Amino acid sequence: MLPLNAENLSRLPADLAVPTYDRGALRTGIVHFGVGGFHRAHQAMYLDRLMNDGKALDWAICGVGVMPADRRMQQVLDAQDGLYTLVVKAPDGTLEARVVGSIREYLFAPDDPEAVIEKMASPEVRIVSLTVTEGGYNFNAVTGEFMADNKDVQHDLALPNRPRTTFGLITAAIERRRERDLPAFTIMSCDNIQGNGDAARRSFVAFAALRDPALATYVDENVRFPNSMVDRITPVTTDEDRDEVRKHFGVDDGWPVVCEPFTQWTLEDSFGAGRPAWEEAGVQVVPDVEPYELMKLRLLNASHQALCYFGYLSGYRLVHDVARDPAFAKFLLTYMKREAEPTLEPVPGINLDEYQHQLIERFSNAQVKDTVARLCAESSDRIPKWLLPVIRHNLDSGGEIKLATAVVASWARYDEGTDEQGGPIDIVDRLRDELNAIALTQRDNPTAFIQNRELFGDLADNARFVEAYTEVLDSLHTRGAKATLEALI
Ligand SMILES: NC(=O)c1ccc[n+]([C@@H]2O[C@H](COP(=O)([O-])OP(=O)(O)OC[C@H]3O[C@@H](n4cnc5c(N)ncnc54)[C@H](O)[C@@H]3O)[C@@H](O)[C@H]2O)c1
Ligand SMILES: O=P(O)(O)OC[C@@H](O)[C@@H](O)[C@H](O)[C@H](O)CO
Repeated sequence: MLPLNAENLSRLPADLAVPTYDRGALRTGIVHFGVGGFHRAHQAMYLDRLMNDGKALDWAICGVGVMPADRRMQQVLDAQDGLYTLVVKAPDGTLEARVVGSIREYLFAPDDPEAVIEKMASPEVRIVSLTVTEGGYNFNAVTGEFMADNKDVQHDLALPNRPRTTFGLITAAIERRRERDLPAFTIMSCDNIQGNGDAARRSFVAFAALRDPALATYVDENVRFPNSMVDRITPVTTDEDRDEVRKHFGVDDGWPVVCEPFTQWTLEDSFGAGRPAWEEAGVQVVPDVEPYELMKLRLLNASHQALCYFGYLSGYRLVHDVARDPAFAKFLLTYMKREAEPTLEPVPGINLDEYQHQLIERFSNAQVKDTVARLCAESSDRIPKWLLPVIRHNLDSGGEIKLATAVVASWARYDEGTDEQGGPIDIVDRLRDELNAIALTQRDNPTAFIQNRELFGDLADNARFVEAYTEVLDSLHTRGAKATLEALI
């Protein structure tokens, strides 16, 4: 068994594509925070495409991890010289794999924040990109306000030279570049947030303002924050995936990435210090990303939410099993057509009807083995950002809200922490304890969950929403998830 590393690249089997470029000649141009599965299936893959064409060799990636759990990524990537296997799985079982070489180095910030700041302050770095999850932007989902009382943010304000957050580290580097008279880098968010660039701008400017109002003005005026829509279903890597890479290719890869064939990246062309020619690797560079973002978040991501709690409570653990259940497929298609689509603007070049049916096909890909548990995690960061805007829009316009509201009720039922057979549910959410305690009171007080104004704003004051919500919650308690879902369609 060959360990994956630079030395062994020339010994790998012919059906495993490897970088054709000289990795020794790469220069770091991008620092990326949050090197997880998605970044490695998407941005790093697009860059690897360019590099294989002999382009963008001065745009290699330096990964950064700020969370304690990222130490494992550092260890794996260090041992593998930044290399990893990307395994693309088609529904018919065909598999295409390649070793990606665009990540050149990796820094674990808790060990040496100074090295991370200095890396970003070096003249060759021109983009700092992010996939730090929806929660990573630290803003209140209802008010949009930056949460200054976050204990790590407070830490970084007190000790600006030893920061531990994305905000503290990046802001320190912006300051250092300004002192050295270097142009500001671009901050490129690739997270699933509507207006992700605008959201990043608000958070970084708000953080800088807590440090120094003049610095906030500098950030606002000098740093570009392009918006983007990013899409490729990338599940969490399992030991089974590692075994498969060993069996198929005779390669020992500590952290391969498995994903679906579909990939899309729509990007606003707003970069202050240059960018790779992404469009030559299949990225759509457009003047206005918003219609694409709204389409993707309200159709794909909100549908993920629509299927995961009902799916889990109905006994499903894999996404394709849920999507292949005709009742669920009908539920999702009806939600998309009647509730989400009316809230969208026309999307240039996209037939929304085809897009919706294609989503059901993508969710049904049994080879990808995406888990319901992945979609059920961190709901309090997702539902307010993707699904509640659809409900609010339809309440204002007189549109339908029945199915989206049912999804909110299914989340509330899920957060009771016990399934329909009495087994425990492992709720993964930064607000788990708080939400579980509230959900446990809702059999007596049916609106308890939606009274949480931090998440729901004033939705609980809307009689139409409350009526639809309490009806479904009651049905979930009395009839169960599957019967409730069937009755809804
Ligand atoms: N997985 C997908 O299918 C997919 C598709 C499109 C977009 N995305 C976007 O990418 C994000 C990451 O997805 P993933 O599958 O790579 O997840 P992942 O768990 O593999 O990686 C997430 C990374 O973000 C880091 N992180 C989490 N919270 C952070 C914080 N507060 N500050 C700094 N870093 C933080 C983690 O430590 C980790 O390195 C998603 O939240 C989403 O916004 C994911
Ligand atoms: O990764 P998250 O937390 O934004 O959301 C979970 C999924 O909906 C998401 O990862 C999708 O798989 C992805 O957005 C597809 O492009």
